[in-house]
Amino acid sequence: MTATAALEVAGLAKTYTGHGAEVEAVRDLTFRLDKGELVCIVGPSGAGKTTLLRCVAGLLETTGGRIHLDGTPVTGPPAGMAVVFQEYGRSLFPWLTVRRNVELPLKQKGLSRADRAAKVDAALESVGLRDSADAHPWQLSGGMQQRVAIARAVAYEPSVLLMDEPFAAVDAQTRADLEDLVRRLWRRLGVTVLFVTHDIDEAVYLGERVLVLSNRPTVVLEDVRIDLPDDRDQLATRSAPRFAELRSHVYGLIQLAKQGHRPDAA
Ligand SMILES: Nc1ncnc2c1ncn2[C@@H]1O[C@H](COP(=O)(O)OP(=O)(O)OP(=O)(O)O)[C@@H](O)[C@H]1O
Repeated sequence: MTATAALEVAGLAKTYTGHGAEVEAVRDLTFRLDKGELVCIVGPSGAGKTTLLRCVAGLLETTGGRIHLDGTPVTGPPAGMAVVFQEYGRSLFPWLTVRRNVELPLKQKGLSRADRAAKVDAALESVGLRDSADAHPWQLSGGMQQRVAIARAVAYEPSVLLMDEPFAAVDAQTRADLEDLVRRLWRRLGVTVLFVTHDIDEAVYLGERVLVLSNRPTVVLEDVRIDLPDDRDQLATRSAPRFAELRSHVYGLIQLAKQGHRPDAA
């Protein structure tokens, strides 16, 4: 008997209805994340990655299957989860300072003022934004704003952190820095991370596993173990022969997915 999964998704299905049309986005998704794992999800455009994440975050009603966070069924936004979205511009409150943005979920958690201040300071320090605590989000670059969103998630101390293409809107150099930041924070905090990206290189660089999704209606095409050394480095890791092999493998799977290939019996 294995320990309770941090996140368990079993037979998840989601069909959108409305305006007389039905879209079967997700047919049958089953996977689990053990405590402290960092797992990436890739799949063709429209495969249902965002749908999956929104169901897991309790933001979207499912039409079938079960989702458990630390053994508890997810029926609405769960207390132990934090989400970082691609659109940092819309997820931060422009009228609040960086410090207040990071603090907000801690207020909802009912922490004392002193506790909140300590956690906000530590989180801003961990993303290198201590000096920007009193700035407003619109005074910061896109990459800095996304670091605020990460600090807010980290300060909340979630058991599972969901990230939906969080770096898609920042430049390549900033993206590399943010990838390393996520790996560092993940290793230090031991948080379980589910990271959705359309970037194959990013998925292989970040993940301990990469779940490759089929095209719609979605199932898991393959669960790829990323057996790269734990210490990752933008130059050394990305130029390693094993990285190239894994990237080619995942790339090949995505091509198959686009052609409609599905695992047997799906
Ligand atoms: N509110 C909705 N109503 C109807 N269909 C929807 C809705 N939201 C998403 N869909 C459909 O569900 C499918 C999956 O969409 P989703 O956004 O989850 O895919 P994705 O893998 O995140 O795509 P991308 O990689 O392009 O961001 C698509 O066919 C999409 O058109």
